[in-house]
Amino acid sequence: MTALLQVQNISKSFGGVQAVRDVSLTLQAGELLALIGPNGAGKSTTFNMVGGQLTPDRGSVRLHGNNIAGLAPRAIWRQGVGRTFQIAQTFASLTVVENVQMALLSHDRRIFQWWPRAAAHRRSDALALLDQVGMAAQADRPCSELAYGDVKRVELAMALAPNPQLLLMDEPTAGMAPGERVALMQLTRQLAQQRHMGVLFTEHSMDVVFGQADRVAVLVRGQLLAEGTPQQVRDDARVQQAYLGTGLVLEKSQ
Ligand SMILES: Nc1ncnc2c1ncn2[C@@H]1O[C@H](COP(=O)(O)OP(=O)(O)OP(=O)(O)O)[C@@H](O)[C@H]1O
Repeated sequence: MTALLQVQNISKSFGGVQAVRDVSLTLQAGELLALIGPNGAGKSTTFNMVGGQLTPDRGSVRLHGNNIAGLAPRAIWRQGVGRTFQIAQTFASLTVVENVQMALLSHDRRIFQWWPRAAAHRRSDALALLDQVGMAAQADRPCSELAYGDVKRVELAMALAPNPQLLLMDEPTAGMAPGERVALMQLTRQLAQQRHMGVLFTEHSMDVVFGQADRVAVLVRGQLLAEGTPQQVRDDARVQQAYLGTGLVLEKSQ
């Protein structure tokens, strides 16, 4: 079976700094893969080579077997790779459902239509997406009134609007309280399974990584140090060594 995402031997240097060296990853549909590592390990660089923000110097990034390395982000998005919107990208003055409608309109390339005419567009589809993230009851509230954890759910609904096969989430739970961040990633996991969608995410919160990811890839100084189930990675002496002194504790928190 062809993997949903197959990253093979990608490398990237910035001037004299080798940010990523020969990294390979595989992600199957329905799976959550966490990309972790100490600061400066190369997580964002790897992530951005998958999303198209950066072009690898070497190596390939295959989506269902097709190499997407070096394509523009929009072209990659069109091939079914979604990305969570950051908080600044929700329109605070619009309501919750209008934000999701904007995401649907953007996918339909109708964003430049006159908004009032477009406003009725796909409201029921937007409500269905909000229902999937538990936000349908708050559909008509302005986003500016929402609690932070609820904004993150709206961002997730927006990212699901184009029906992605692969969802990229860059530090999705940054700034959230511990209970909220586990709940957000539990929801993401359910959605990944229901939709048969793969999720690649970078994450600093170890409770989220070890509690929610199906597999974990550990980068250290630009190289893949270990890859496996949370249990395999937690028990790996090299991983424990790499995290020594960083303040992160690789213990199960549940
Ligand atoms: N645009 C750039 N120009 C020069 N150096 C860069 C650039 N982007 C990243 N680097 C360097 O590449 C290395 C990897 O950085 P990267 O941001 O990918 O790490 P990271 O694991 O995401 O770190 P963090 O957890 O701190 O966000 C670092 O040494 C960083 O300084």
